[in-house]
Amino acid sequence: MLSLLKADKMLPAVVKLCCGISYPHLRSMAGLQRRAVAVIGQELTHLQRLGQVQSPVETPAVWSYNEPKKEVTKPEPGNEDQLFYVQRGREAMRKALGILEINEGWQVEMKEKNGDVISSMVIPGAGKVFRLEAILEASVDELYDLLFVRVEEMHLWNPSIQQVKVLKHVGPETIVTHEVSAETAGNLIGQRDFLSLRHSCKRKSEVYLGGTAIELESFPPQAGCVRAEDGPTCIVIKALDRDTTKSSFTWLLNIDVKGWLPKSIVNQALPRAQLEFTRHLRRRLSLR
Ligand SMILES: CC(C)CCC[C@@H](C)[C@H]1CC[C@H]2[C@@H]3CC=C4C[C@@H](O)CC[C@]4(C)[C@H]3CC[C@]12C
Repeated sequence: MLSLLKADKMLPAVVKLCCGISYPHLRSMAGLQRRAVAVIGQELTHLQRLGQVQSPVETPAVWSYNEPKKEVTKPEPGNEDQLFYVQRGREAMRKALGILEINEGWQVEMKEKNGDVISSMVIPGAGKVFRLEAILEASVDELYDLLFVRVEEMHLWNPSIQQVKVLKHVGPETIVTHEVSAETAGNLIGQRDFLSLRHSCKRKSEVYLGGTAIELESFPPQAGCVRAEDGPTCIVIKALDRDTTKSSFTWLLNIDVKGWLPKSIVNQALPRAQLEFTRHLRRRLSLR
């Protein structure tokens, strides 16, 4: 009977269906079996990339937020890309902040003993986004330094990250980065790499770190890694009233992990990755 069906198109759908049905069992799986499921997912993604499998059509995001236009830094002569990057970075930040400004409709996903809360919301076209809210024992400046200025050192204190490389400095506030997640990040989800535009905005008592996925012809998806898309995303860090050694940390995570994975697995892995990230960040801060 299988010969009657278009095997290349059926296979991913069948595996996806099976993964969905067996999801409760997956949670209790042993390491090797979990790895096998992840590998199947990666294989299917490769097929998909080779054009053998059709992927569902993506609808553009519907964004409602509108911020007054800011003055854009003049590009250096001979570097027309600069203005484009800065504008895109700001645009991504504006979109992400727009989502964070929505007050109602967030669904609480996890509440940790230490006070960290993760909530989620489904945004038409963008899918499920996650918002982590935490209080960190660090000043705004320290966090800006760790998360933006020294972004390439992040793998040293965060084992979920294999590498962060700054490919291009577009002025002091904007960078183009390539990030590779560690094999273990997100458990069932295999290794991912991201090509992002990261834009920062630093004030005296607050910092905004925005980002969005970009494509570069000179940097196509790497063999063995699935190119995921991060953003529009934003981290908002604000000094707590009077107490400048503590900051509030709000992080909008908006990742399209790509590949054929059941939504239920992705939607569990992402908030977990967010909690993990914050746990490592706290540990790094305690080492000062
Ligand atoms: C579940 C799987 C697919 C992914 C897990 C790893 C995720 C959580 C990792 C991989 C790369 C990481 C990003 C790498 C670089 C930056 C820029 C920095 O200024 C803020 C944090 C931020 C934005 C990281 C957030 C966490 C991140 C997105």
